[in-house]
Amino acid sequence: MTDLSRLIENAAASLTHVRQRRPRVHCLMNTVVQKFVADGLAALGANPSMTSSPDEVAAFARRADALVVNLGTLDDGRRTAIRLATAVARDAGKPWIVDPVHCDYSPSRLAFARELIASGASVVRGNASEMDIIGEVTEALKIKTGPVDELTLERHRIRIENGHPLMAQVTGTGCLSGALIAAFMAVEPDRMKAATGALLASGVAAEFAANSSNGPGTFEAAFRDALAALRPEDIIANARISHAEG
Ligand SMILES: Nc1ncnc2c1ncn2[C@@H]1O[C@H](COP(=O)(O)OP(=O)(O)OP(=O)(O)O)[C@@H](O)[C@H]1O
Ligand SMILES: Cc1ncsc1CCO
Ligand SMILES: [Mg+2]
Repeated sequence: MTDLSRLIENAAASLTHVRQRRPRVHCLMNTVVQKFVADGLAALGANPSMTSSPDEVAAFARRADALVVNLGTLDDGRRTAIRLATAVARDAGKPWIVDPVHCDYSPSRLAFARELIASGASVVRGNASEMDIIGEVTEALKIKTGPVDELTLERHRIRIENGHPLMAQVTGTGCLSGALIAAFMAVEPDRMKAATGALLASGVAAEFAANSSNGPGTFEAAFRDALAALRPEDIIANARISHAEG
């Protein structure tokens, strides 16, 4: 078996593990896509929580198996909540991911995103504009999504071609991909394998959904249905992935 087919087999097995273990994913999510992200996690088989109240967020983070920190609608309360939750994740060794939404629009958000990444994030994921301005990342797994998803950690690079252009017409598919990566990290300790599994699951589900959609509206519902119906063997049969070293 090649390394790539092992990676794909591992992605399929991780999907089964998410369904069996129903990991708790705490989401410090922007206010635009909270429901889309919670529904997407639930459809896949994970267990979302969403509070960003500074007096409760540490308790929620302590009970979570993984954390997703999304900067889309950052304000003072959310900055405080993010600092509290990420401190819990660091102390407890829980996996966590940063989505630096719109860090290319605002110097203070870019500085905050960089501070979080340097403070021990497992993964940073964003679109091309966001990841290009974030630049070099030393410790975290760096993921640039788009028509092709590019994952980079030290000398390892993985490219995932699954997905569909309709994803770019539904606000929050990137935010959801960050939450799905958190769910997979809760069951797979190798973050490169976990993120590969999450992006394959999302990309293959999107391809299935596009086949039964008439546009972004019906695609959104069909995507949720496809995440719920996705089988491990669907990932194995449809994965389009390559890797490189050096
Ligand atoms: N043209 C495309 N073809 C295939 N897949 C795509 C395409 N555009 C985006 N995707 C997929 O859609 C998801 C979102 O990626 P994108 O880079 O658009 O995120 P984003 O800009 O952060 O989205 P949002 O902020 O709306 O959540 C990823 O899983 C990516 O693989
Ligand atoms: C459009 C938008 N604005 C702030 S967050 C968000 C959704 C995901 O990027
Ligand atoms: Mg985004």
